[in-house]
Amino acid sequence: MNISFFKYQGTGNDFVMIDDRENSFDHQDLELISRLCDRKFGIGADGVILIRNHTDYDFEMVYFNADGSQSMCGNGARCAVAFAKFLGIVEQETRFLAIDGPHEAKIDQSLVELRMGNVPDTERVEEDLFIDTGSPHHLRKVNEVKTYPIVMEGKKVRHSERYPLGTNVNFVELLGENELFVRTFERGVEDETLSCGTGVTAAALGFGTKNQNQTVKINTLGGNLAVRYAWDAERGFEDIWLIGPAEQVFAGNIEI
Ligand SMILES: N[C@H](CCC[C@H](N)C(=O)O)C(=O)O
Repeated sequence: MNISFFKYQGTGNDFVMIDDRENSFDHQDLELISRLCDRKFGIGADGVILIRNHTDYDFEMVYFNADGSQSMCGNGARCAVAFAKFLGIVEQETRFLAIDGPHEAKIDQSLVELRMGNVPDTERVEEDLFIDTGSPHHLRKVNEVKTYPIVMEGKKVRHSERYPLGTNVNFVELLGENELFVRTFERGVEDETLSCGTGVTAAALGFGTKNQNQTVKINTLGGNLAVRYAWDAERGFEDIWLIGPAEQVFAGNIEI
Protein backbone atom coordinates (compact mmCIF):
# COMPACT_ATOMS: atom_id res chain seq x y z
CA MET A 1 0.00 0.00 0.00
CA ASN A 2 1.39 3.44 -0.97
CA ILE A 3 0.64 6.26 1.47
CA SER A 4 1.37 9.98 0.86
CA PHE A 5 2.13 11.82 4.09
CA PHE A 6 3.55 15.02 5.53
CA LYS A 7 5.77 15.06 8.63
CA TYR A 8 5.04 17.85 11.11
CA GLN A 9 6.49 18.76 14.50
CA GLY A 10 5.28 21.04 17.27
CA THR A 11 8.12 21.75 19.79
CA GLY A 12 9.62 18.34 18.99
CA ASN A 13 6.37 16.35 19.35
CA ASP A 14 6.24 14.83 15.90
CA PHE A 15 3.45 13.42 13.76
CA VAL A 16 2.71 11.70 10.46
CA MET A 17 -0.06 13.85 8.94
CA ILE A 18 -2.37 12.29 6.35
CA ASP A 19 -4.89 14.17 4.18
CA ASP A 20 -7.70 11.64 4.56
CA ARG A 21 -10.56 13.76 3.14
CA GLU A 22 -11.27 10.81 0.83
CA ASN A 23 -11.72 8.57 3.92
CA SER A 24 -9.42 5.98 2.35
CA PHE A 25 -6.98 5.42 5.23
CA ASP A 26 -7.74 2.21 7.15
CA HIS A 27 -7.73 3.74 10.64
CA GLN A 28 -8.68 0.41 12.17
CA ASP A 29 -5.35 -1.08 11.11
CA LEU A 30 -3.52 -0.28 14.36
CA GLU A 31 -0.54 -2.38 13.27
CA LEU A 32 -0.16 -0.04 10.26
CA ILE A 33 -0.26 3.00 12.55
CA SER A 34 2.46 1.50 14.77
CA ARG A 35 4.58 0.71 11.71
CA LEU A 36 4.26 4.27 10.39
CA CYS A 37 5.45 5.58 13.78
CA ASP A 38 8.34 3.11 14.05
CA ARG A 39 11.58 5.12 14.03
CA LYS A 40 13.59 2.23 12.46
CA PHE A 41 11.19 0.41 10.16
CA GLY A 42 8.74 3.19 9.34
CA ILE A 43 8.62 6.98 9.05
CA GLY A 44 9.07 7.59 12.78
CA ALA A 45 6.72 9.75 14.88
CA ASP A 46 4.98 10.08 18.24
CA GLY A 47 1.62 9.70 16.51
CA VAL A 48 -0.47 9.70 13.32
CA ILE A 49 -3.07 12.38 12.53
CA LEU A 50 -5.79 12.11 9.89
CA ILE A 51 -7.47 15.23 8.51
CA ARG A 52 -11.05 14.43 7.51
CA ASN A 53 -13.99 16.40 6.12
CA HIS A 54 -16.84 17.23 8.52
CA THR A 55 -20.22 18.75 7.71
CA ASP A 56 -20.25 21.06 10.75
CA TYR A 57 -16.59 22.07 11.05
CA ASP A 58 -13.74 23.13 8.76
CA PHE A 59 -12.24 19.66 9.33
CA GLU A 60 -12.00 16.82 11.84
CA MET A 61 -8.66 15.64 13.24
CA VAL A 62 -8.30 12.00 14.28
CA TYR A 63 -5.22 11.40 16.45
CA PHE A 64 -3.54 8.05 17.12
CA ASN A 65 -0.70 7.51 19.56
CA ALA A 66 2.16 5.35 18.25
CA ASP A 67 0.51 2.29 19.85
CA GLY A 68 -2.74 2.96 17.98
CA SER A 69 -4.67 4.27 20.99
CA GLN A 70 -6.64 7.51 20.56
CA SER A 71 -6.74 10.65 22.68
CA MET A 72 -6.72 14.44 22.38
CA CYS A 73 -3.32 15.79 21.35
CA GLY A 74 -2.57 19.48 21.86
CA ASN A 75 0.64 19.69 19.84
CA GLY A 76 -0.92 17.42 17.22
CA ALA A 77 -3.92 19.73 16.98
CA ARG A 78 -1.63 22.73 16.47
CA CYS A 79 0.12 20.79 13.67
CA ALA A 80 -3.26 19.79 12.20
CA VAL A 81 -4.20 23.49 11.95
CA ALA A 82 -0.91 24.27 10.17
CA PHE A 83 -1.48 21.30 7.84
CA ALA A 84 -5.07 22.40 7.13
CA LYS A 85 -3.76 25.86 6.20
CA PHE A 86 -1.13 24.23 3.93
CA LEU A 87 -3.94 22.24 2.25
CA GLY A 88 -5.94 25.45 1.74
CA ILE A 89 -8.76 24.30 4.02
CA VAL A 90 -8.35 27.23 6.43
CA GLU A 91 -6.85 30.72 6.37
CA GLN A 92 -6.16 32.56 9.67
CA GLU A 93 -8.89 31.13 11.92
CA THR A 94 -10.66 27.78 12.14
CA ARG A 95 -13.14 25.67 14.09
CA PHE A 96 -12.44 21.96 13.93
CA LEU A 97 -13.48 18.79 15.71
CA ALA A 98 -11.22 16.55 17.80
CA ILE A 99 -11.95 13.53 20.02
CA ASP A 100 -12.64 15.81 23.04
CA GLY A 101 -14.99 18.12 21.10
CA PRO A 102 -14.81 21.32 19.03
CA HIS A 103 -11.79 23.62 19.11
CA GLU A 104 -11.05 27.12 17.78
CA ALA A 105 -7.57 28.00 16.57
CA LYS A 106 -5.72 30.93 15.01
CA ILE A 107 -2.60 30.67 12.85
CA ASP A 108 -0.12 33.40 11.91
CA GLN A 109 2.93 32.20 9.96
CA SER A 110 3.95 29.05 11.90
CA LEU A 111 2.59 30.19 15.28
CA VAL A 112 -0.66 28.46 16.24
CA GLU A 113 -2.97 29.43 19.11
CA LEU A 114 -5.27 26.55 20.05
CA ARG A 115 -8.25 26.96 22.36
CA MET A 116 -8.45 24.05 24.77
CA GLY A 117 -11.57 22.80 26.54
CA ASN A 118 -12.51 24.35 29.89
CA VAL A 119 -11.12 22.63 32.99
CA PRO A 120 -13.51 23.07 35.94
CA ASP A 121 -11.21 21.55 38.55
CA THR A 122 -7.96 19.83 39.42
CA GLU A 123 -7.50 16.83 41.72
CA ARG A 124 -4.83 16.34 44.39
CA VAL A 125 -3.19 12.88 44.34
CA GLU A 126 -1.12 12.63 47.55
CA GLU A 127 1.71 15.14 46.88
CA ASP A 128 0.89 15.30 43.15
CA LEU A 129 -1.94 16.60 40.92
CA PHE A 130 -4.25 15.12 38.28
CA ILE A 131 -5.76 17.32 35.56
CA ASP A 132 -7.66 16.27 32.42
CA THR A 133 -7.04 18.72 29.56
CA GLY A 134 -8.60 16.53 26.87
CA SER A 135 -6.20 13.75 27.79
CA PRO A 136 -5.33 12.61 31.32
CA HIS A 137 -2.30 14.15 33.08
CA HIS A 138 -0.64 13.28 36.39
CA LEU A 139 1.68 16.10 37.50
CA ARG A 140 4.62 15.95 39.93
CA LYS A 141 6.66 18.97 41.04
CA VAL A 142 10.41 18.16 41.15
CA ASN A 143 13.55 20.21 41.86
CA GLU A 144 15.99 19.29 39.05
CA VAL A 145 13.76 18.15 36.22
CA LYS A 146 16.64 17.85 33.74
CA THR A 147 18.30 15.05 35.75
CA TYR A 148 15.10 13.43 37.04
CA PRO A 149 14.53 9.73 36.00
CA ILE A 150 11.50 10.56 33.84
CA VAL A 151 11.04 7.17 32.14
CA MET A 152 11.51 5.05 35.29
CA GLU A 153 9.22 7.21 37.44
CA GLY A 154 6.82 7.92 34.57
CA LYS A 155 6.26 4.20 33.91
CA LYS A 156 5.46 3.57 37.58
CA VAL A 157 2.69 6.20 37.63
CA ARG A 158 1.40 5.42 34.10
CA HIS A 159 0.86 1.74 35.09
CA SER A 160 -0.33 2.36 38.66
CA GLU A 161 -3.66 0.87 39.79
CA ARG A 162 -5.00 4.39 40.16
CA TYR A 163 -5.11 4.71 36.37
CA PRO A 164 -6.74 1.60 34.83
CA LEU A 165 -6.77 3.39 31.43
CA GLY A 166 -3.25 4.77 32.00
CA THR A 167 -2.25 8.43 32.16
CA ASN A 168 0.42 10.81 30.86
CA VAL A 169 2.92 11.81 33.54
CA ASN A 170 4.45 15.30 33.70
CA PHE A 171 7.43 16.34 35.83
CA VAL A 172 7.45 20.07 36.51
CA GLU A 173 10.22 22.38 37.77
CA LEU A 174 9.17 25.88 38.78
CA LEU A 175 11.63 28.38 37.26
CA GLY A 176 9.81 31.43 38.58
CA GLU A 177 6.28 32.85 38.80
CA ASN A 178 4.40 31.57 35.74
CA GLU A 179 7.51 29.99 34.23
CA LEU A 180 7.97 26.21 34.23
CA PHE A 181 10.20 23.51 32.77
CA VAL A 182 8.08 20.42 31.92
CA ARG A 183 9.14 16.93 30.84
CA THR A 184 6.50 14.32 29.98
CA PHE A 185 6.23 10.52 29.89
CA GLU A 186 3.46 9.93 27.36
CA ARG A 187 0.86 7.17 27.48
CA GLY A 188 0.58 5.53 24.10
CA VAL A 189 4.09 6.53 23.10
CA GLU A 190 5.33 4.73 26.22
CA ASP A 191 8.36 6.97 26.41
CA GLU A 192 9.32 10.58 27.07
CA THR A 193 8.34 12.97 24.27
CA LEU A 194 10.16 16.26 23.67
CA SER A 195 7.00 18.11 24.61
CA CYS A 196 3.32 17.38 25.26
CA GLY A 197 0.72 20.05 24.50
CA THR A 198 -2.08 18.82 26.75
CA GLY A 199 0.62 18.12 29.36
CA VAL A 200 2.08 21.64 29.43
CA THR A 201 -1.48 22.97 29.53
CA ALA A 202 -2.16 20.83 32.61
CA ALA A 203 1.14 22.00 34.17
CA ALA A 204 0.23 25.66 33.58
CA LEU A 205 -3.19 25.21 35.21
CA GLY A 206 -1.70 23.21 38.07
CA PHE A 207 1.24 25.45 38.90
CA GLY A 208 0.40 28.85 37.39
CA THR A 209 -1.04 31.78 39.34
CA LYS A 210 -4.80 31.91 39.96
CA ASN A 211 -5.63 35.43 38.87
CA GLN A 212 -8.35 36.42 36.44
CA ASN A 213 -6.05 36.19 33.42
CA GLN A 214 -2.43 35.05 33.07
CA THR A 215 0.06 33.55 30.68
CA VAL A 216 2.45 30.79 31.79
CA LYS A 217 5.70 30.30 29.88
CA ILE A 218 6.74 26.66 29.54
CA ASN A 219 10.17 25.40 28.56
CA THR A 220 10.37 21.85 27.18
CA LEU A 221 13.23 19.84 25.68
CA GLY A 222 11.62 20.45 22.28
CA GLY A 223 11.14 24.20 22.57
CA ASN A 224 9.02 26.87 24.24
CA LEU A 225 5.25 27.01 24.58
CA ALA A 226 2.87 29.38 26.37
CA VAL A 227 -0.52 28.78 27.97
CA ARG A 228 -2.97 31.64 28.54
CA TYR A 229 -6.03 31.14 30.71
CA ALA A 230 -8.69 32.78 32.84
CA TRP A 231 -9.45 31.46 36.33
CA ASP A 232 -12.60 31.89 38.38
CA ALA A 233 -13.06 30.53 41.91
CA GLU A 234 -16.45 29.07 40.99
CA ARG A 235 -16.00 28.03 37.37
CA GLY A 236 -12.35 27.04 37.41
CA PHE A 237 -10.21 27.44 34.26
CA GLU A 238 -11.71 28.86 31.06
CA ASP A 239 -10.62 30.58 27.85
CA ILE A 240 -7.48 28.35 27.83
CA TRP A 241 -5.11 28.81 24.86
CA LEU A 242 -2.04 26.69 24.03
CA ILE A 243 0.38 28.77 21.94
CA GLY A 244 3.45 27.65 20.01
CA PRO A 245 5.06 26.83 16.65
CA ALA A 246 3.99 24.02 14.32
CA GLU A 247 6.15 23.22 11.30
CA GLN A 248 6.20 20.96 8.27
CA VAL A 249 9.49 19.00 8.21
CA PHE A 250 9.13 16.99 4.99
CA ALA A 251 6.66 15.32 2.63
CA GLY A 252 6.90 11.78 1.33
CA ASN A 253 5.40 8.57 0.12
CA ILE A 254 5.78 5.23 1.81
CA GLU A 255 5.16 1.74 0.40
CA ILE A 256 4.07 -0.20 3.48
N1 LIG B 1 -0.31 10.47 24.63
C1 LIG B 1 -1.47 11.26 24.98
C2 LIG B 1 -2.08 11.96 23.74
C3 LIG B 1 -1.13 12.88 23.08
C4 LIG B 1 -0.77 13.98 24.00
C5 LIG B 1 0.36 14.89 23.53
N2 LIG B 1 1.09 14.46 22.37
C6 LIG B 1 -0.17 16.29 23.34
O1 LIG B 1 0.44 17.07 22.61
O2 LIG B 1 -1.21 16.61 23.96
C7 LIG B 1 -2.55 10.34 25.54
O3 LIG B 1 -2.60 9.19 25.18
O4 LIG B 1 -3.36 10.86 26.33
